[in-house]
Amino acid sequence: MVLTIDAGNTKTKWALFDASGNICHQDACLNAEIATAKLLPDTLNCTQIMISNVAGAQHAEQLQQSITPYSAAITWVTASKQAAGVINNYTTPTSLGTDRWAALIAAWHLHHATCVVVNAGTATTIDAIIHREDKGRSYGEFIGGMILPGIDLMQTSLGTATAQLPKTAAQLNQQAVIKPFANTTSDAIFSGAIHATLGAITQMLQATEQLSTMPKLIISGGNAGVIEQALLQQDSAYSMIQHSQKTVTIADNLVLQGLYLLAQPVFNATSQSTLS
Ligand SMILES: Nc1ncnc2c1ncn2[C@@H]1O[C@H](COP(=O)(O)OP(=O)(O)O)[C@@H](O)[C@H]1O
Ligand SMILES: CC(C)(COP(=O)(O)O)[C@@H](O)C(=O)NCCC(=O)O
Repeated sequence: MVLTIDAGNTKTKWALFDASGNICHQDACLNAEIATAKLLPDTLNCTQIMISNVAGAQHAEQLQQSITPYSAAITWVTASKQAAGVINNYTTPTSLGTDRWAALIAAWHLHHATCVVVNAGTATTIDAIIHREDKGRSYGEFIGGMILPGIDLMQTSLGTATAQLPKTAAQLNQQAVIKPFANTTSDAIFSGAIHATLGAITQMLQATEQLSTMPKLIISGGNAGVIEQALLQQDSAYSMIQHSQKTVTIADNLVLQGLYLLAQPVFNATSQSTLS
């Protein structure tokens, strides 16, 4: 049983995978609540724990406390030059966020194709993997990506830096019409945040297509549903994606799935030397 933990800057998410790779328990809490969170019910246990933490050293200490009940092998994941069939082209591979790295690995194993991976949380990251082949073996090459403030953060940062704009983000409503010509302050702020995000995704899809083929689009994170709704309403981005024949994949737990893959002995053993 592998317990995977994805500690982002707002929330910590975790899932327990059984021997067949199915999730048998999952939960989440705000980072501020981790000290009182119980990761697993008493009936469940784990032999291995894989952790991605991008929330800093203090949160790592709290996570360490949370996992003390379990006598399991613990891995604090770091990004590397290559793992699980993906090459990492970051100039300093270990400086890539561990959540981005795990998500890229999971995305590659979803499609084994060129793809754009969006992780929409506190920040929004938009990363590209190109499908490559070498001597009959295919692998994914992470060629780079973008980091934007997340949809909430874009809105709240306006409130912080201005006198007249509201301090809190608009209530995100997945059914809300995304209006380019908004005529209230809160709609205009939300519209700005969502269009900035969609614009960056569209730009990444176009740039990736120019290098390879039309990428698959995979969206994960707390704001994945909001982005999906907005894409459905925005002609330019969505028509591009429709041309790719496969529509958008909303992938729950992409980071947790990537952490599970990284726990597999076949990938552990070969990650530093060969592609698998
Ligand atoms: N109930 C909620 N609590 C906290 N954040 C939420 C909630 N619903 C949506 N969100 C959005 O999801 C984001 C958190 O998503 P998540 O992918 O877990 O982020 P992170 O990995 O950065 O912690 C928040 O920044 C916020 O924009
Ligand atoms: C970009 C991030 C802040 C995203 O964090 P999140 O929104 O998932 O909480 C995180 O992946 C991070 O701190 N990355 C390190 C720098 C980098 O990836 O280049």
